[in-house]
Amino acid sequence: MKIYYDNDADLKYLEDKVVAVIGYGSQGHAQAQNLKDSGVDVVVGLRKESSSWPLAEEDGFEVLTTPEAAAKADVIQILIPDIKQASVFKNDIEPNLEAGNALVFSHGLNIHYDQIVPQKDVDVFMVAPKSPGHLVRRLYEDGKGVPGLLAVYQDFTGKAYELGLAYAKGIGCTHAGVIETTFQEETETDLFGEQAVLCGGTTALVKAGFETLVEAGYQPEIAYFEVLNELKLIVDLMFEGGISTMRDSISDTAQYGDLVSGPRVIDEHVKENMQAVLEDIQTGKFAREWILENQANRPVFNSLTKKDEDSQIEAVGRKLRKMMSWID
Ligand SMILES: NC(=O)C1=CN([C@@H]2O[C@H](COP(=O)(O)OP(=O)(O)OC[C@H]3O[C@@H](n4cnc5c(N)ncnc54)[C@H](OP(=O)(O)O)[C@@H]3O)[C@@H](O)[C@H]2O)C=CC1
Ligand SMILES: CC[C@](O)(C(C)=O)C(=O)O
Ligand SMILES: [Mg+2]
Ligand SMILES: [Mg+2]
Repeated sequence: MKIYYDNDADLKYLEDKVVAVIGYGSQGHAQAQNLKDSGVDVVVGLRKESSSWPLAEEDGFEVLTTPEAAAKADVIQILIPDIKQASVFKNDIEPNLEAGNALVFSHGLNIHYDQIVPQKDVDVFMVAPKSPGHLVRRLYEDGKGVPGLLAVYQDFTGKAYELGLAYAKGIGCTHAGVIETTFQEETETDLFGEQAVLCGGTTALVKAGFETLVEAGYQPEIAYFEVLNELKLIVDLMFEGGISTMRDSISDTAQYGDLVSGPRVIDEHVKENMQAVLEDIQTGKFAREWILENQANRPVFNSLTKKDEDSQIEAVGRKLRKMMSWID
């Protein structure tokens, strides 16, 4: 496995090219601004009524409608919500693609599950930052960068890898390291990571810990600090030096509790459940459910989101965070 760094990538492959970043949300604002600061000619594509339009203009971009941006650009990066990409591609981008253009993604869902089937005479690649968009921007501004993945699905021009690495350099990813992957591997591991561990697994673990303490009669504020607030500090240590470094920093009492009680909470059933989640991703069952959920106007998404927004842990957190002046 090779990791690509700044020296492996050359921004010259983006010289004389216009990049259209479609969407100006979490990834869109970050990637567009990083590319611009790297000297790349960027336009932003949005719908006319978009609330992001004035923001992108304030940030100094030429903003065009999506069809206009796609027509003007040589490289078109689609950074709108996954579920909207197929129809925007069909209606606004595909009619404006020219042979030799490049189509770029930051997540492989639409290509991998055949929701977008691009014409054969364009390059198709993915540069996927392994980070939320706002940190893609913040770490670039700090002179760092977030790690990323590069996958090439179609190499019509014979230069898709070079162009992909140049794009990754432009958004700061080669500063931290870029690993080559496939659309299948990125899609399945990204969906699994966010569902089982990073987002779904973590929020379920935190909520279960909070409820266990509160139901046992402990103060909700103490429960919040114990299972949610301090989680960041523990994760920061794991991020910096792995599990061992984190364990070096905690008391030996905590280490012993970690070793003996962790596997009691996350037992073998959890791994079986994770395997079931992964199977639904691999078979396309999750993707089909998510597509149908959107066609039905998101009844499950909306009701589960509201339930959590109204939960006690969120109310306690809102109150406590107001007292934490250091949180921006
Ligand atoms: N969020 C993240 O950190 C990560 C995201 N990704 C991937 O990046 C891609 C973008 O995700 P993310 O940044 O979260 O997306 P966002 O939800 O933040 O995208 C919102 C932007 O898309 C625009 N938009 C929505 N619908 C349309 C439309 N029909 N036509 C044109 N623009 C539209 C919105 O403008 P409007 O005001 O019109 O709604 C807004 O500017 C996805 O593929 C995602 O999987 C990958 C890694 C991390
Ligand atoms: C962890 C969620 C993510 O996969 C990400 C920020 O990388 C996403 O889709 O937003
Ligand atoms: Mg991800
Ligand atoms: Mg994701």
